[in-house]
Amino acid sequence: MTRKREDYISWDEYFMGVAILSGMRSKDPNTQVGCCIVSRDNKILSMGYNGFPIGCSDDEFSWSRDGEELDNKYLFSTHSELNAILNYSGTSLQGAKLYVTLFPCNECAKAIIQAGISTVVYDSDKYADTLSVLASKKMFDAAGVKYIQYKRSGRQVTITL
Ligand SMILES: Nc1ccn([C@H]2C[C@H](O)[C@@H](COP(=O)(O)O)O2)c(=O)n1
Ligand SMILES: [Zn+2]
Repeated sequence: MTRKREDYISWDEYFMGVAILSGMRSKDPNTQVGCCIVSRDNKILSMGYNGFPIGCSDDEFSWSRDGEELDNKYLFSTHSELNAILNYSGTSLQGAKLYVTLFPCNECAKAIIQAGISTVVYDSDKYADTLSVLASKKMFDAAGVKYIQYKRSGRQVTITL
């Protein structure tokens, strides 16, 4: 009997891998974030990455981190998590799991909670000390949203495109 292969990627590797790949679409020169939302039975429901809204050209709006507020990216960039929630065309994200490459900000945390997403699996937490992330954790704790840091397996995946 021919047995199944055993070195297939795990669900967590698969969904975080899809989130990482989605982030590669981002035009942000400093931080590329990707997100993948998954149903309770491991079906991919939606994906997103950080970028400007439709109609706001990546070549006309600035990707700067500094300068006047109307001349940098922060008031304009839509975060990967919000894009993934907005990209979802089905009826409900209740009980879904959200994989994201960077811990959600407070604005995305509100959207995650209101969408009924029950679990967040995140990779980097590089802004852990910011008020925004502290507020996200406070809201997730209050709302019962679980947040779990992705445990990197160290597996290298090569894709030739
Ligand atoms: N959870 C997050 C956090 C941030 N983003 C986006 C927003 C910006 O485009 C970029 C952060 O820029 P930085 O301040 O690191 O230069 O990442 C997101 O999509 N999701
Ligand atoms: Zn956000």
